[in-house]
Amino acid sequence: MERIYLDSNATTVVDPLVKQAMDPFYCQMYGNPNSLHRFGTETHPAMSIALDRMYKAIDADDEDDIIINGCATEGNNTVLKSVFMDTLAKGEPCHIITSQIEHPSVLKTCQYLEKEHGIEVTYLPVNKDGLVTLDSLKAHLVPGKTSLVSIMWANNETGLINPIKELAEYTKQNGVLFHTDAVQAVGKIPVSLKEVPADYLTFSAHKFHGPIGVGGMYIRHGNTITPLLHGGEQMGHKRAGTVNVPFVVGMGLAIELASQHLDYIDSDVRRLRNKLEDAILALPDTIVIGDRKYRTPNTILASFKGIEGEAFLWDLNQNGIAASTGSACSSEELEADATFQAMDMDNNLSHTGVRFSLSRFTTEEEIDVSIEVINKTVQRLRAISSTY
Ligand SMILES: Cc1ncc(COP(=O)(O)O)c(CNc2co[nH]c2=O)c1O
Repeated sequence: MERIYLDSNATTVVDPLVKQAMDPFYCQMYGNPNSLHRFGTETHPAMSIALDRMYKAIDADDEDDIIINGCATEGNNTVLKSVFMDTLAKGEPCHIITSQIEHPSVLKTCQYLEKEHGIEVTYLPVNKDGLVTLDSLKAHLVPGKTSLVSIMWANNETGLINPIKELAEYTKQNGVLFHTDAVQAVGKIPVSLKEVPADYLTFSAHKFHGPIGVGGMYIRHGNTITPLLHGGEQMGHKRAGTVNVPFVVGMGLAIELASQHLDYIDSDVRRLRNKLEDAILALPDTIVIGDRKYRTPNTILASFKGIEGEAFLWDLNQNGIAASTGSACSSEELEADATFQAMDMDNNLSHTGVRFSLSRFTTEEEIDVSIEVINKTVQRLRAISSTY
């Protein structure tokens, strides 16, 4: 077997059906959707179908907005900076509550607003299971003072799923805006905005077999957003820039196909993940972070005592297996894994994390081969380890 891809939380293979659906919008129907002539207007039916698919996939109401943007990083920045701008315009202080395990696109935006604009940010800790708790939110949310609560639906490194419904409900009961970064949830587990009263939600196509470079920002009706990008009149003045028609078409089909495969992911992908996880746990001095009942069905964050995560990845890569130590966004930084630190893991452990993330395209044979390679790699690296 030439190579095995187990890094789907970083990005996924584009579904061939998605690529096929995108193709006509490069050399046949290539007009600017904002153009009034036929080259532009002929793109509208496919765009409309794509957006309908997105609304259906996240159970959004027709009156709500889904703004197409370049990625979830942009969506997260837009929501956080918009809330800040709104409080600034009203001459009110800004207090954002988020968590210590958010993706850097949330954490670093909050740190920027704190440092450069003096806002107050509360970074909620996680409990021993790695989850944000309602009690923790209750201890810090101040009605009339807190401007926004932003908690990720599922963590990209551990796959741990936060109790978003109860966090959002409590936040709304206290008259505060709620945002969730749902990048690692959409396309993996059911996401319903009729169930969860979030005001804003962000997602990204390349996490569910759509193209890299396009994302969606959901805005519940009645809420405003201050654009991050000003210019043309696209997206109802909420996000300037020519809309990338093939990418929108691709994201629409990808989110529909992902929704159709949720049961498969919950059953077959989960079974393969558990098979790999059980094989990892059969090795001495290895742990997996977070109880699998609280995790997305495709993710394992494992720690192999005595083996640096980067060394493990290098060896796996030499054997054709792609995994990661956490979010690729920070893979070049060799600092201890933030999630391990947030969970008060032993510092030595936090350098030994390796994340395996499967998809609906992962096969049983790939898992069997990966188990063989991992067993050999652990044996080899521990034999030369200075700490094991
Ligand atoms: C929870 C979460 N939020 C936001 C982003 C950023 O999304 P983008 O801007 O559309 O790329 C990612 C990407 N996470 C990862 C990227 O590489 N490894 C990861 O775990 C993510 O996992």
